[in-house]
Amino acid sequence: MTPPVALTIAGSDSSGGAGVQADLKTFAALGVYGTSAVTALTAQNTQGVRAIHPVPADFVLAQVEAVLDDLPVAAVKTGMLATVEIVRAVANLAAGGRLPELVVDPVMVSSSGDRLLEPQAERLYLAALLPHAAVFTPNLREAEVLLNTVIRTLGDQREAARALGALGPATVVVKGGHAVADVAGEAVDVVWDGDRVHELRGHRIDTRNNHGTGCTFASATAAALATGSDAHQAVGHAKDFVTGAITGGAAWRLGRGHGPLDHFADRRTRSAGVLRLNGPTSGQRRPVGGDPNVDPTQLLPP
Ligand SMILES: Nc1ncnc2c1ncn2[C@@H]1O[C@H](COP(=O)(O)OP(=O)(O)OP(=O)(O)O)[C@@H](O)[C@H]1O
Ligand SMILES: Cc1ncc(CO)c(N)n1
Repeated sequence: MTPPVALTIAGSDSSGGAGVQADLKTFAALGVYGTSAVTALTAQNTQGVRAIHPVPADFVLAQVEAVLDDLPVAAVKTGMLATVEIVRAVANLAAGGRLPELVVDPVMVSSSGDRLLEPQAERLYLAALLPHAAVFTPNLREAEVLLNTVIRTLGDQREAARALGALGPATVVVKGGHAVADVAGEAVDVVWDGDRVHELRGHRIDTRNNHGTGCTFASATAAALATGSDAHQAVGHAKDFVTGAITGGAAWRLGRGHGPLDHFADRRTRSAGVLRLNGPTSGQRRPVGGDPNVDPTQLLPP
């Protein structure tokens, strides 16, 4: 069956754990065909961001339009938008109704503490992009910056979700990966659904491998919207998906800093079961360089 299509408008992470790479893995894991418009190249690894090379806004636009003009995009996720010009270009597309089921993840600072958005773009985010979001997914720090406030307790987190909701998005999730003081042991995300506030609760996994949690949550939300879930169901699915991916990645040893998640944790558990069922393979590995008994020139057409 032809899968639904989602589009990510985000930055490339050379280490593969966040940004476009995390988004495309998430889409694939959730059975959605992923397309992408790259906003910036980043030279980064699990320890930090070394350099950023933004893409000119008109070329970001060219990528988005090439995708939208040809493929039936059912949901869009934005991540790192890097510059004022790119935020403005994406906001104009959204205002023109070109970005369906829009999930806006206001990527400002990486988990290693590096800035990923020009500070001058923050006001524009609030004024121009936020009102078009079906789901807006700031983390605690981003919510603090956007509201010019301090979030210390779950009550503050709930208040922040409500305050951001008043600025126009249909649904807000203030993510609690970087926990507030009074919810130790849990990772609690606060959802404002246009009317009421509720919580997505999950146990806190004790791991340093949290590179790309935010991108994964937002793209899983977009994938669920693309498959027809409503926003309430979509953020619940996304929370389950990210918890599974963090749990799977917690056992990995990749890089010296904040390692990545396992976006295919679920599938790996199932295929490990299949491998166990089939037993060890009896076939021998073919030697590198091909079969020494075959003369490759004999395979060429005369
Ligand atoms: N250690 C953890 N255990 C369980 N869930 C977590 C953990 N860390 C983050 N999460 C979950 O991951 C999702 C992303 O939240 P988080 O606050 O980490 O986003 P973020 O800060 O935007 O991510 P990033 O660090 O990639 O920018 C949320 O659903 C959050 O609850
Ligand atoms: C490209 C990119 N987007 C988002 C994040 C946030 O984790 C990151 N580190 N890198």
